[in-house]
Amino acid sequence: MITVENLTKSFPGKQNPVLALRDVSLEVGAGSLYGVVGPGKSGKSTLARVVALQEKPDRGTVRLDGLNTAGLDGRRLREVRRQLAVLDANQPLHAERTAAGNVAAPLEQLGVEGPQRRSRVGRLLDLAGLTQRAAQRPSELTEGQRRRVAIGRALAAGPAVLLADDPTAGIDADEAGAVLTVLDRARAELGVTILLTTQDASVVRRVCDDVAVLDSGRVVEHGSVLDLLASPGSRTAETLLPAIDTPRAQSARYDRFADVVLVGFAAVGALLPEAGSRFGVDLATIGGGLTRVGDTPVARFRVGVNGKQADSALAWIADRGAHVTHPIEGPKSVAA
Ligand SMILES: Nc1ncnc2c1ncn2[C@@H]1O[C@H](COP(=O)(O)OP(=O)(O)OP(=O)(O)O)[C@@H](O)[C@H]1O
Repeated sequence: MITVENLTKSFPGKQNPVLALRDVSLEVGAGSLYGVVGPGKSGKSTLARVVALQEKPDRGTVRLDGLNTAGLDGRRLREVRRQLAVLDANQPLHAERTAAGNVAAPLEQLGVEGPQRRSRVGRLLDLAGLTQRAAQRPSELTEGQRRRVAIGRALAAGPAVLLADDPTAGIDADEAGAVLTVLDRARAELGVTILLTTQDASVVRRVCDDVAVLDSGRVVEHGSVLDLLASPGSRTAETLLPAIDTPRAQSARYDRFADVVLVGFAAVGALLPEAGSRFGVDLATIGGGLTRVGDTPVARFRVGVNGKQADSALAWIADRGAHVTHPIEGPKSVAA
């Protein structure tokens, strides 16, 4: 578990200091994939560097499994740093070595020999989806494949934590998807805790369990992605849920309309039709849509409901764990 408490970090600026992090606190559960999302210059890389113990904060603490890292130095600091792998775009692959050789390099440095090394490299190339590319050099690989080699290399020494700073920047959607799959597998199959920074909300939707939204160095929102999706008005929900774009005239045909957020297979598949038949109401989706957060289907629909029991049907849907928001009376019922 990584616990970040009240981190503040500034850099000298031309006139005034630049406050890159302002009182940032967050908790990254062991084995989770935690996303830090925010616009350019919001402090994401600075946060990753401070958590990686590459940079000291002005104030605040970073705890790793409860250990306060502030007072560490010398051998102890090196030991703890070894648990923290950094996926760093500035650390190029060895151009003259193969994909397998690049993944093996940290193991060679640690003196891991023969069959043990081969087996570990094979396992990591498999995890990275690069078994077929083991003998190719970086120049023969795509940028996305090179990033996957770099993930294999970062994981070679068996770190507990991987800090992935903007791992999908500048690559196309398919290649980004493959990089995220490798990170997801590293978490699931190796139990690595991953802190990932990104500007791209779709990265959060695909792989993150938890998220912190950074803006100008401050955490403006944090929590589990699924909880935030269900919390009306959250930035995460607004960014990740399908947009609702329903013309007013269409809503006006209904006694009631409401926005309903549904999380999970059972809810998305069954709740609305069941409410319709149970209460004898005509219930239609008139906007919104379906998306996925990790493996979980998530929907935001605008529903229109006609029938005497429209309110009861919406209340029943809410009682079943759906999040029903802004139930505004339709013009038809106001006139009635
Ligand atoms: N070493 C440094 N020296 C001076 N200023 C810095 C340094 N590192 C970061 N900053 C400043 O701190 C602020 C936060 O930068 P940071 O790189 O952490 O943001 P970011 O969210 O990672 O941005 P991006 O998504 O564009 O990479 C910016 O104003 C940046 O210019």
